[in-house]
Amino acid sequence: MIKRRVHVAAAAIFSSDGQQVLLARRPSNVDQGGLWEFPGGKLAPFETGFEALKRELHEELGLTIERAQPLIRVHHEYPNKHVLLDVWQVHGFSGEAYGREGQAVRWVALDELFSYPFPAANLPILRAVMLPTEYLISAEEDDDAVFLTKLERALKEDGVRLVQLRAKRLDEAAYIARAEKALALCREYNVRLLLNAEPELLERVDADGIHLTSDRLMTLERRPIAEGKWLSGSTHDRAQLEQAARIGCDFVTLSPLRTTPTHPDAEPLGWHDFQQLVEPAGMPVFALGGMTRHDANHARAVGAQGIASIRDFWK
Ligand SMILES: Nc1nc2c([nH]c(=O)n2[C@H]2C[C@H](O)[C@@H](COP(=O)(O)OP(=O)(O)OP(=O)(O)O)O2)c(=O)[nH]1
Ligand SMILES: [Mg+2]
Repeated sequence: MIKRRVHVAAAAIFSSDGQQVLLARRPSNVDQGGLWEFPGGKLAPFETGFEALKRELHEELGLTIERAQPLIRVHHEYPNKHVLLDVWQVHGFSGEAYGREGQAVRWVALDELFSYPFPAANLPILRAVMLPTEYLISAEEDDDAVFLTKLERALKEDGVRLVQLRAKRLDEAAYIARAEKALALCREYNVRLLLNAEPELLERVDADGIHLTSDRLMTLERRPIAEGKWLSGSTHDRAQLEQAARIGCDFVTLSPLRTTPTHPDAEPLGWHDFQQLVEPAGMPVFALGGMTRHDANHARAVGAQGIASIRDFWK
């Protein structure tokens, strides 16, 4: 049987405070019926994704889309068809959403999303919706007090919402002590903290997750931490991206986009190769390596979740 290929444009429509997204329930008599979805539908012949998005959201919800940005593209094999979900993040719209086709429509808080039943293809979309566009990787810093001052500045002034604690020079005891302090600060600001450490460390420090180095990533056979925690990994090529998907990483960094002082000998990917790798990854990908916040829009235009950086946030 030759599978039908379906190209769908769908929207993550955010409330003005960014804390809720709009979900719709698929009618019980259609494919994936009764499950919740991001509103949208199939591209008509010769339509672009954005044109289809605008038309579908008007037809289904009575909304007029003003501004949108690509969020993630997800390929999924259902038994009867291959679906490409081309998901956009909608920033500006007018109108009051209602189910014009009789479907239930609901604003849902981001931290309640996982309690809704979605089609199988939607897991990467949920991750992308819940993750910010910037991922701070902490710099080597010998002194805990200096470390905390710089971290707090980034949380307060740059509005960073996702942090990886990277500290290769600290021994285990010093790393744990720093992690506890960093965690207390992150909790104050409602920020997620991932430990760049052995997954077992999560049993001793109750952080939000683990970031795997590419070496650790490649040695694992399965996801090493609970589903309720976040698992990210460092990747540099297709094999590592495939391994990240195999063990169930929630998202990854892909580097180096450019040459950097910390990794002067690594061959940079450049935007072209980066883009080729992102779409098949099937999960949110942060561009890393010489990235600043000025690159975030470009990164998103080529399919990334956003940018990860040490230097741009560490001042
Ligand atoms: N809109 C949307 N579709 C999704 C999501 N997740 C998911 O697997 N799908 C699948 C289900 C369907 O097979 C396909 C969407 O097709 P659809 O039937 O809604 O398309 P449509 O609105 O154009 O429907 P129609 O006018 O052709 O009846 O994508 C999602 O979050 N949103
Ligand atoms: Mg639809």
